[in-house]
Amino acid sequence: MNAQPAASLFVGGRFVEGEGAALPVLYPYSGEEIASLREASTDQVSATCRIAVEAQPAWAALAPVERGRVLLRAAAIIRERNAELSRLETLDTGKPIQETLVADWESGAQALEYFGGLAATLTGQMIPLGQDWAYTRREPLGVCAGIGAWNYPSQIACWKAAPALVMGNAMVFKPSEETPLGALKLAEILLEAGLPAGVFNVVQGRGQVGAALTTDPNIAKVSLTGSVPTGRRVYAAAAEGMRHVTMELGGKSPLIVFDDANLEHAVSAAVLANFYSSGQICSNGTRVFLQEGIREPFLDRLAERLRHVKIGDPLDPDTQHGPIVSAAQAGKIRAMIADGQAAGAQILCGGPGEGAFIPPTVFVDATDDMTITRDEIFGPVMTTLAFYDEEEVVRRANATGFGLAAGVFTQDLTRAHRVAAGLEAGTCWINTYNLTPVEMPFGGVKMSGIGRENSAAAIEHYSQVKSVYVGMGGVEAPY
Ligand SMILES: NC(=O)C1=CN([C@@H]2O[C@H](COP(=O)(O)OP(=O)(O)OC[C@H]3O[C@@H](n4cnc5c(N)ncnc54)[C@H](O)[C@@H]3O)[C@@H](O)[C@H]2O)C=CC1
Repeated sequence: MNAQPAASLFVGGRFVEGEGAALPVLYPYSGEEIASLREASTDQVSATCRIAVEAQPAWAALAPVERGRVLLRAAAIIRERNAELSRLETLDTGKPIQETLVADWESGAQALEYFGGLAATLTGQMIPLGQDWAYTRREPLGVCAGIGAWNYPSQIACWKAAPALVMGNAMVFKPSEETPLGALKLAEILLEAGLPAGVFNVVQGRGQVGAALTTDPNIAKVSLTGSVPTGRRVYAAAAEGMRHVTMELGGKSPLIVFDDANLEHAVSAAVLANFYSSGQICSNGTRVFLQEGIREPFLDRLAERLRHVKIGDPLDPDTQHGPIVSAAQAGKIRAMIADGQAAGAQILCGGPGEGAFIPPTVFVDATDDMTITRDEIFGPVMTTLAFYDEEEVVRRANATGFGLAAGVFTQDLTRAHRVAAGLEAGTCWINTYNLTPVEMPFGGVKMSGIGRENSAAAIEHYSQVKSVYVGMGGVEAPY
C-alpha cells in the first residue's frame, strides 16, 4: 500500500521536502511502511513561520464573509472526497473504515462549515459613553501554531484551522509524527478552496519540531491536542513569549450509572465511551461507576455484548475494532493491563491480546487507588467501580487531577442535573456519551486543559479585543 504524498511539508502553497530526520509512516494494521517522510529542519520551521506572518495581513484584510466562503468550499470538497480521505485516515491511524467514513473528516467538514457560516457574525461592540463612545474590534492574533495528537488527526487539524482561519489568522500546523498524512490533504483542499498560499502550512516532525514551533518569535498562539505532560511543557514554553494557548489534554473521565438507568442504553454508552477508536479517545469514560443495584446486570450484559465485537482488518467495512496506533502504544496499554492484574483487579473480558490488537478489556473489583483507575491508559481498557450513593460517587468521580469529561445515566431528572452540576469536568453528558457536536464548546478543566474548541467560544481563543475610545468633544488639560 502506498500513501506517499508529493512531499513531506506544505509551505507557502506548495509541497516542500523536509530537511530533517526521516519519518516513516506505518500502517498500524500490518506495520507496512506506507509513506516515507522527512521532518522539517529548525530553519524550515522558522522559514515557514515567516511565510505565514507575511501571508496573514492580506487574508485578515478580506471581508469576513469572503473568508467564510473559502471554509465552506473546503467543507464541500471534503464531503465530495470523503471516501478517499477516510481510506487515507484509516491507513494513517488504523481506525476501522466504518468509523473514519462517518466520524473523522465529516467532523472536520462540520467545523469548517460552522465557522465559515459564523464569519459574518464576528463583530465587535458599540459602547455609549454619554457624548463620547467606544467600540471594540475583534482582531486576529497573527500566526497560530496547531500541534496535533494521533487519534483524530484530520479532525484535530480542522477543529484548529477553522476558527483560526475564519478570524483572519494564519496557521502553521504540526500533526503528530504517528499520523502525518491527513493535515497535508487539508492544506491542499484549503488551497483549492481559495485560501491564499502561506495562510495554512504544515510542518512535520516529532516533539522537538513542535517545541521549535512553540517558541518561534512569529507565533502568537499555540493550540495543542496531546497528553498532560506535553501540555505542561508547551504551556510553559508558550508563557515565555506571553503567547496565547489552547490546551486540549488527556482525561480519566467518570461515567456514572445509577440503579434506575436504562440498562441497555447505559451499556451502549459504556461500550462507545471505552472502545470506539480502540479506546484512543481523550474524553473516554474509563472509570465506570456502577451503583450496587445495577452492577451485576450491567456487567453481565456488557460481557455478553462484547462477545460479538468484530476485530480485524480496519479496511473491511464489517470491522468494528481495529489495531492500536503503534507498537509502542500497545506496549504501554499492555503494561497497564498487567499492572491492574498485579494490583488485584479482575479481568471480566478481553486481556492483553496479540500484536497490534488489544480486545475490549473490562476490569472489575478495581479500587480508586489503583493505577488503572488513576492514570489515563488511552486504549480499550474500562475500569468498573462499585458505589452506593450519590454524594459518595460525585466525591470519588472528582478525586482526580483530570477534568475533561463526565457522564451520568439516570432516569431521575433532578438528580441528573444535580450530578452534572457537581462534576468537575469541561463536558458532561446526561444519558449519552462522547457526542461532541461543533455547536457545543469542548475542552477541559483542571489538568485536562485550558480554552475551548468548537462553538462560538472557540472564536475568543483565536482573537483579541481592541478597544477604541472615540472623543467627540474637546480635550481640556488642567495646566
Ligand atoms: N482533549 C482533547 O481534545 C484530546 C486529547 N488527547 C490526548 O492526547 C494524548 C495522546 O496523544 P499523543 O499524540 O500521544 O500525545 P503527545 O502529548 O505525546 O503528543 C501530542 C503532540 O505534541 C507534540 N509534542 C511532543 N512534545 C512536544 C514539545 N515539547 N513541544 C511541542 N510539541 C510537542 C507531539 O509531536 C504531538 O504532535 C492523550 O493524553 C489524549 O488524552 C487526544 C485527543 C483529543
